[in-house]
Parts: sequence; C-alpha cells; structure tokens
Amino acid sequence: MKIKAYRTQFIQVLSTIFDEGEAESFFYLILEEKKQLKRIDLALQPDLEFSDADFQIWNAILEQLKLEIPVQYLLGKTHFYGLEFEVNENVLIPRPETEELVQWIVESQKLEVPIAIGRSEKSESKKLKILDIGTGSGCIAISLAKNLPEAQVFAIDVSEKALATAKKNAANNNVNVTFIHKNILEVVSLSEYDGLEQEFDIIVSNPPYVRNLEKQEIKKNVLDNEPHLALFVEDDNALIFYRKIAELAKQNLTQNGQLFFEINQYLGKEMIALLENMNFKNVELRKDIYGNDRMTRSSVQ
Ligand SMILES: C[S@@+](CC[C@H](N)C(=O)[O-])C[C@H]1O[C@@H](n2cnc3c(N)ncnc32)[C@H](O)[C@@H]1O
Repeated sequence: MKIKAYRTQFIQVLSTIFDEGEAESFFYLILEEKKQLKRIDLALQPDLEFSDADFQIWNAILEQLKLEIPVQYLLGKTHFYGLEFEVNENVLIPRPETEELVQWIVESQKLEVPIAIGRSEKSESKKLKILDIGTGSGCIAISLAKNLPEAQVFAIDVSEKALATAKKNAANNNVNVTFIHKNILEVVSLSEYDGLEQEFDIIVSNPPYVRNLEKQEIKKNVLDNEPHLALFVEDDNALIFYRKIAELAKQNLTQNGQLFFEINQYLGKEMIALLENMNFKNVELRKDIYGNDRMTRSSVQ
C-alpha cells in the first residue's frame, strides 16, 4: 500500500477521537520517527510504499492511539526547548508552557550579564547555581544546563523512576546535572543536604498543581496515562508546594536570587498574594501563549 493512501486511512480512523489536525500531526510525527521521512518527502515521492513490517508497526501504534495513549509515550520521546527527551509513564510529558518558563529564565540571565561579570570579577570560581524542584523528565534542569553552560544545576524529585529517566536525559544531552531524591514537603532546610548547602541564584519549580475539582477539565489521555503524582495535589491544597518551596527559597536564595514558578492558571492572584505576604520582592505574573496566567518570578531583595 502507498504511504499516502495509508495516511488518509490513518487520519480517518483517528478523527473519530481527535480533531483532524491532531490526527495528521500524529501521522507525521510517527513517519519521521519510524521511517525518517518528513511531510515534504511524501509530497515529493508520492509513490513511497509501506513494507509488511511497516504495516505491523503502524497498525500496533494505531491501536494504542485509539486507546488515547499519548503519542510521545508511544514513541518514547519528545522535544522540549530544542532538545530531545526520553519520556515514559513515570514522567510528565513536557509542555510548551514550560518552555516559556525556561525561556524567561534564560532571557533573564542574559540581561543579568553585567551582574554576572561583576560577580565573577569578585570571585572567579563563583558559578551560577540553579535548583529545579520536581524535575520529572529533567526538562527544565537540562535545558537550563544546556543554555546556561556556566551554571551548576541541581534537581530534586520524589520519584526514583522519574529521576532515572531524568539522568538518562541529562547524559543523552551531554549536560551535568546533580539529581537528588527527596520529598520536598519533608525538607526542613536545603542546606542539610550534600551539594545543596550553598545558596542558589535561581530556584525554579513546576510542581503538581491540579486540584481534584479541576479533574473534569483534564483530557482523558492525560488522566489515564500521565503520572498523578506529577499532576495532582492532595485535598485541593493547590498552593502547598509553592508555600513550601518559597519558604526554602527564603533561606537558600542568594541576595539577588530569583524564584521562578509555573502555576495553576486559576491561581495567579493567589500566587501573587502568597509571594507578597512572604515578603518576596519584584513579584511578576506572566501569561502563557494561550493567554492564561502561567508563571511567576520574584526575588528576595
Ligand atoms: C508537574 S511535574 C513537573 C515535571 C517537569 N519539571 C516538567 O516541567 O515537565 C511535577 C513533578 O514533581 C514531582 N513531585 C511530586 N511530589 C513531589 C514531592 N513531594 N517532592 C519532590 N518532587 C515531587 C513529580 O514526581 C513530578 O515529576
């Protein structure tokens, strides 16, 4: 069968579950991954055929897509901030909104160049120190390590399985990140732990923030497949991680240090109030590309 004809059939089958554009994007993602062919290749060579082996692979994938298993888990990988990440059922699939948070941090460091130069003049050996809390696939920590190569990056997660994936992702992307297994809610002071005793210039977190009352808004493919540990907070206590991490940041950020959060879109005002009540300064709230309140930045001074 010609690949082009199979494409029509594939999209038709999936368009009962997904919208057509989404079904089509799945087709091209799989084509690139499994056949190393792009949309343009198919347009230029309309007679390309599937082998019997291809059929078996594609039909198996199609069956799993019908069950709404995310295509990133089926392919075992995704892209984030220009890098490739292994993903599996133990880690949240990195989202485009989180890329915007990474972009904010990278930009803010580029603007801080004079401060960084001033600091390095004072102490040649002082490196920018970054901590990512709730690292999952490692997408934030690894992208920051790649884009801020002068930084020393640490990352915490409570899930050992997530950390194993994050470690592989750091190795595959050739960056050095120190991964630490901890339940952040049980940490009294970061400085008790090896490697975390110095102060951080940046603490960043995209913690779990979905309340049970928002469950009905979550798509079935997310609810059935992505780790609930990464998504949900207990007892609808949506700010529990933010409060705890802000307390730790108060003790462990440098004088000019900054705290970045990805947040629940419905809790922008509450997040500003929390940070201001804890005496954080320069509290900023930003929207994501979809126009939702999605991230904050604040500093201790
Ligand atoms: C929303 S996911 C974010 C994953 C990744 N940073 C990203 O942006 O895609 C939250 C992460 O926090 C981790 N987590 C949940 N509870 C935690 C806890 N008590 N201590 C540390 N990490 C926790 C989860 O395992 C998950 O990897």
